[in-house]
Amino acid sequence: MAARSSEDPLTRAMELPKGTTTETRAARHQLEALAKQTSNEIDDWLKRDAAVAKRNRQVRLLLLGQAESGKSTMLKNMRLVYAKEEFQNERLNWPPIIHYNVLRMTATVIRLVEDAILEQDAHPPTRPSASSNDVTHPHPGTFTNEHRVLCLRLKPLLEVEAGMSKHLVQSLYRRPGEEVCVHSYFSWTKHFQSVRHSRADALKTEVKRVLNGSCSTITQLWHDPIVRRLLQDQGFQPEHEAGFFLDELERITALDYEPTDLDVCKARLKTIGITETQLRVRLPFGHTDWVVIDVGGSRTQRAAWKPFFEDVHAIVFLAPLSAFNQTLEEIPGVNRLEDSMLLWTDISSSPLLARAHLILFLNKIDLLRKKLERGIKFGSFVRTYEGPNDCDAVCKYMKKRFLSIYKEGLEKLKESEKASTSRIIKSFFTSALDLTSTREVIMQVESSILHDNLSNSKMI
Ligand SMILES: Nc1nc2c(ncn2[C@@H]2O[C@H](COP(=O)(O)OP(=O)(O)OP(=O)(O)O)[C@@H](O)[C@H]2O)c(=O)[nH]1
Ligand SMILES: [Mg+2]
Repeated sequence: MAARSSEDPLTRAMELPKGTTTETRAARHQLEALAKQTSNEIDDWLKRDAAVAKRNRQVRLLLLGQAESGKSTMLKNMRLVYAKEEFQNERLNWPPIIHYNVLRMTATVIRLVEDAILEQDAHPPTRPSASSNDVTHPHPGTFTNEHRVLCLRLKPLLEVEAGMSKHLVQSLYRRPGEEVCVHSYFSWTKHFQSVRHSRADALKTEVKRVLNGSCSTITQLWHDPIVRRLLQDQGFQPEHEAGFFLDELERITALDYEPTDLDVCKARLKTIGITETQLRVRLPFGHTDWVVIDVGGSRTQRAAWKPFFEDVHAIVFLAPLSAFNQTLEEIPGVNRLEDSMLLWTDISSSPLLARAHLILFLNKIDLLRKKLERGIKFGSFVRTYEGPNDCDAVCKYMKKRFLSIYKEGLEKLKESEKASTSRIIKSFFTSALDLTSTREVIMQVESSILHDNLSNSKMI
C-alpha cells in the first residue's frame, strides 16, 4: 500500500523532504488544518450568501389572525390558485380529517343530548295540564325514548372518534377533550401517505363503514327539532364547528366519497406552530416565488410569530367579523371581535412591521350575514354601533374602525420615524369558502404586491 501511494504524483508532491524535523512536520499539519478550516468557512459563507440571495428574490407573506379566523383556509385558497394540481393531488388525504370533523361534531351533540336527558330525568318538566300527563304523549319539548334510542345507537361512534384520534393522527397533537391540531401540513400529509398500508389504513376503512352505516341515525338526531333547540339554547354555533358537513352527510359518508375542493377548504384542522408554503406565481415574463407563512392563532401561540416579522414583505391579517357574538376558546371571557381589534392594533403599530404592507381580510362575511338575518343584534355585542342590523352597514362600520386603528398605528410609527412611505394598506371583505370571489381577491392582492415589488426593484 505504502509503495503504491508514493507512486501517486499528488501524494509524492505533498510528501515532506527526507530529514524534515518533527517541528516542521507539526507546523505543516497546522497550516493544512488552517487552510481546510478557511476553505470550509468560505463554503459556508457562499451557501449562506446563496440562501440570502434566494430569500431576497422571494416574496414573504405572513398570515396572521386569531384562532379560527380562516388563515389556513386562505392558504388553501392560495394553493388552489397557484398550485392547483398539487392541491388536487392531495385531496384523497382529506377524507379521514373530514370524517373526523363529522365524528367530533356528532360526539358533541350526543354528549349534549345525554346530559340534557339526565337533567330531565333528575328534574322532570312540570306538565301544563292533567290531560298531557299521559306518557305516550309527553310534554312537547322534552326528550323521549326515541332520543334515548338514537343516542344508544350512536354510542359506538364515541369510541370510533377516540380510536381515530389515537391511531390515525399520530403526527397531530391533542389533549383529552381538545381539538386535534396539526404541527405542519406537510409532515401531516406525509404521515398519512406513510400509513396508507398500515393498521391505520384499516381503521380509516372501518370509520368509513361505521359512518356510512350510521348516516341516517346521525341525520335523524341532527335534524330533530328538540335537539336543534337544545343546541341553540346552549349557544352552540354549528356553522363554526364543521356543522356544514352534517348537512351533507349522505354524500360525505358514501363509501366511494372523494372530497371536492370546497370540502377540503371547509375541513377544520387547527394549526400549531408555523408552516411555510412555497408558491410559484407565474408572470408574463417569468415568475416570482412566494413563501406563505401560516401560524397558529390562539393567544398561547402568538409569541412564536415575532421571529417571522423581520423580513416579511406583507402581512395578510384575517379578522372574522362573524365572531362578534363569540368569545375566545382559550380565554372564555374575551370577545373575539375585540381580540381581533387588539391584535390589529399591535400589528399596525409594531416597529418590526413598519416596512411590511398590510392586507386586511374582513372575513366570514357569509356567516355574519346569516347571523344578522337570524336576528342576532350586532349592537348588543358592539355597544358603539348604532346603525341598522344589516350586513352592509355593519361591514362599512367595521372597515372604518379597522382603518382608523391602522391610521393611529401609522401616526405612532411616524413619531418614532419608523414609518415607511411606500407601505401599502388594502382591505377586502372575504368569505373564504366562496372560492370564486376569494380567487379574485387573491389576484388583486397579487397585483398590489407585485406592483410594489417591481417598483422597488426599479423595473417599472
Ligand atoms: N363560513 C365560513 N367559514 C370559514 C370562512 N373562513 C374559514 N372558515 C372555516 O372556519 C374554520 C376555521 O378556519 P381555519 O382556516 O382553520 O382557521 P385558522 O385561522 O387557520 O385557525 P388556527 O389554525 O386555529 O389559528 C374552518 O372550518 C373553515 O372552513 C369563511 O369566510 N366563511
Ligand atoms: Mg390554521
